[in-house]
Amino acid sequence: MAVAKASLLFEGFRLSKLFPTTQNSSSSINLTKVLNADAVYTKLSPRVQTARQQERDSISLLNDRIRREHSKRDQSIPLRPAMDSEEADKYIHLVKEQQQRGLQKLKTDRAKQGAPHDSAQPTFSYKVDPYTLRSGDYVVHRKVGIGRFVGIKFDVPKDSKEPIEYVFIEYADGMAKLPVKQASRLLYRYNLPNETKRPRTLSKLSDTSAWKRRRMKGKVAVQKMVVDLMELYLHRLKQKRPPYPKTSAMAEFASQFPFEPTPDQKQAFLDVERDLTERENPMDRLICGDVGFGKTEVALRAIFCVVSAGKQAMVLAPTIVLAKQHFDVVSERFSRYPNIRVGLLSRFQTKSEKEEYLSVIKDGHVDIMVGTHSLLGNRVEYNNLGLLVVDEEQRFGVKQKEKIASFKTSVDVLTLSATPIPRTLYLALTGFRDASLISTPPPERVPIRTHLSAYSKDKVISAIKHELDRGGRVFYVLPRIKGLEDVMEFLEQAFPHVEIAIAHGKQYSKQLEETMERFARGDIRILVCTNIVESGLDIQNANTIIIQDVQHFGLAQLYQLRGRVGRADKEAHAHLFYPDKSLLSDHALERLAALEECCELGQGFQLAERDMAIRGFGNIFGEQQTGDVGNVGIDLFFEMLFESLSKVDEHRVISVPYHGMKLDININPHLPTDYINNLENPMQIINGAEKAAEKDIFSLMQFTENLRHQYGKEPYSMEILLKKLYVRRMAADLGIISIYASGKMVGMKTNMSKKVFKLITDSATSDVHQNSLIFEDGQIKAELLLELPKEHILCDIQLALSIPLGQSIYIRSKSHTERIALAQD
Ligand SMILES: Nc1ncnc2c1ncn2[C@@H]1O[C@H](COP(=O)(O)OP(=O)(O)OP(=O)(O)O)[C@@H](O)[C@H]1O
Repeated sequence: MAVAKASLLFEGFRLSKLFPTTQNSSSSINLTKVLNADAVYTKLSPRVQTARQQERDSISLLNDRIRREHSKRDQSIPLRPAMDSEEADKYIHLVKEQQQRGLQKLKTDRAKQGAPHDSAQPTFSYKVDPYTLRSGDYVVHRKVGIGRFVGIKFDVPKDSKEPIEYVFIEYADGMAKLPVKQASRLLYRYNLPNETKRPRTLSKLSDTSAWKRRRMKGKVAVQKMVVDLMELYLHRLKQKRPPYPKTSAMAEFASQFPFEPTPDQKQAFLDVERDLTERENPMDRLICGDVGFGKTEVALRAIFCVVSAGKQAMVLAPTIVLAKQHFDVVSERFSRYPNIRVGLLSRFQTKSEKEEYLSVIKDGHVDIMVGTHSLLGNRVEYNNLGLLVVDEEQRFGVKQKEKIASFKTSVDVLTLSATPIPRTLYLALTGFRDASLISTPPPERVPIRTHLSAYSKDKVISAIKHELDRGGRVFYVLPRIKGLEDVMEFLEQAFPHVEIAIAHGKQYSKQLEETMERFARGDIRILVCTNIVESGLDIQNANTIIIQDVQHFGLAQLYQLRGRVGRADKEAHAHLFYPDKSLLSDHALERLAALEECCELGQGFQLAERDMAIRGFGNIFGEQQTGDVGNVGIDLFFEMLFESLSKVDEHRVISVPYHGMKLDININPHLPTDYINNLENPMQIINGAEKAAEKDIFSLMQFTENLRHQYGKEPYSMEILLKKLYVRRMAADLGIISIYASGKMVGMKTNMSKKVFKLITDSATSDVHQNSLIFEDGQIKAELLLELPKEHILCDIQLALSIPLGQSIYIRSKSHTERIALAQD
């Protein structure tokens, strides 16, 4: 406990004299004593009073924190779950089960990949193979911190004559050498979500304290993230809707799919059908699959299930072009069902068309609405919305994502994504968000042939000619609008009899729509465009894509662009042109070469996985949390996250009922008469305080704030009285059964595990708390340097108990507060 701090705070006072203690050790408030007591606060010297007024008292500080944590939570989750402890048990069990399934799947996947399975080892590892490092790469050593990889060289160890291989890493104050074997157990790559960022400083070999602080910050961020994820998940489980009926019409709709579904598609159909027809909670499923692998049909079947039950469905696409394409696909697939009406809302519509749509959506005269973010506008009101399908959610803006998230609490949501966020991550996270992966291509799909070379007009002409000769169409992509005209001019000269057009996002919407339609129909054979065609566009007969100035695109973008072709059974070609080799860094060239080599179907997914894991991070966890990763780099962060996730169960704290918590610290402060006289209804106020504490910490905070608002800052004796309530409340939440002081020792008997205790102390910002609390025989103990007045002890206990605020989930019910805390080694 913070002996030094407490002693300073109360220096010069003999508090034990000012607060004569009684033998009554009950933790409840002795009302008679309280109300008849003498003024204590008036006995404080003026110097003390001034000092006290100047500093913010610990209750205010605590209240501020509680409010901060509360508002943080409330922004992301509009409704707080309220359940009793039995229900909470059930849900936690469900989370655990889900997660086990995810981890199990991860194990089988690794086994399939031929990874040796060692049950003692965690199934996920983001450690780096030192041989894959390049000189200059940043690495993280779990114990030492961030350094720069120099190379691997043979050297003779001190106690041997045989040379062995060492990894050499440069740190701020010297060079470290690690045997390769050891390095592969302890090293991670230092990556950041923002690829261009580099660590500001290298760690020091001689002083690891700065690294320890950074790692701790990362750990705390991980814990918070896990708690947030769990809270969201629990919240979703709390939402109820009756399952949809499973009908023969659904089977009939499925039978109209013209292809034989791939095994992964079949699994995804089944997953979604189960979500809709067997579960009572709205679905929140991600369909993650390589470009062109057939995610759309999964959405179409979900739409059919919901719409045939009389509800509406909304399909959101990130661009107008895509929205139009989805509209066409949906209209075509539902053409045998004249009762199912499909609408399209985007920038393309005129004002009056839009107004008409708004009214049919509201009246329920349209069943499936396809559109861009226009559908997220406040004026769009549904009659009976049941399903939201979101295509490429990561391409929507922050506000739109928030709106999408708000739908998740009330309707079923299916998200389609071709961004290969690492499968492993999703699998491990399946406890929190359901995901189906489509990693097998439709049969007869032929790999896209990728050619990377310096730009040459001849090469461009021959590539286009090859495609036109076989009756196909060509995408010609440039990084910027500027330059499209020049290319158009050159192509018009080279292919004078071929219809060529330009498409970009700044075009007048009708014009863009028309161009895209003509290209899809085949009237236009070459489309000179920007990356407006980047995602989702499915034009079967466009099988050559030319990308000029390839160095301006990210690997993820290139990967998406390349996926625009090769969507049928014809061999497709992607020509990637850079202006001049000398303009590219070695690294850039190497990455592009990897894209060229990696052309097997689905392989691109693996290749881009790492690259996009980094980008994808923001998509899953939000940009704000991306900042936390900077402390340790993304790989170590993921590993810490997985470790933490796999221990959700172990780190649960079972709170005890408020009245079951005994505070055996003998302080019964006497309230001054003039304060009591000033209160409108003292008995009611004291009872109110106790009731608020009994309910939860937030109510207690509100109570004290209201009290202060009405009567000003309470006298010190009342503050002590309130503090006792805070201490009991927080202790009960943390599963502390009793608190007692004996001589120079303070003890807290608790049901919490040692691991949770470690979580709490590890995340304490003050070293004093980290070092002075010990865990022994089911008790948290603090040895004081000297015997302190009880009030000091109470203050310190309050401080210690408030450490884990905000790191836990509260599942509130009338009589019980359940708390889940999560920690990791
Ligand atoms: N099992 C299958 N066999 C053959 N073709 C299929 C199969 N499933 C889908 N397709 C066809 O493959 C093409 C691509 O499918 P779809 O548009 O659903 O891909 P996607 O996963 O949504 O791709 P993107 O991420 O690019 O949007 C479509 O023309 C679709 O009809």
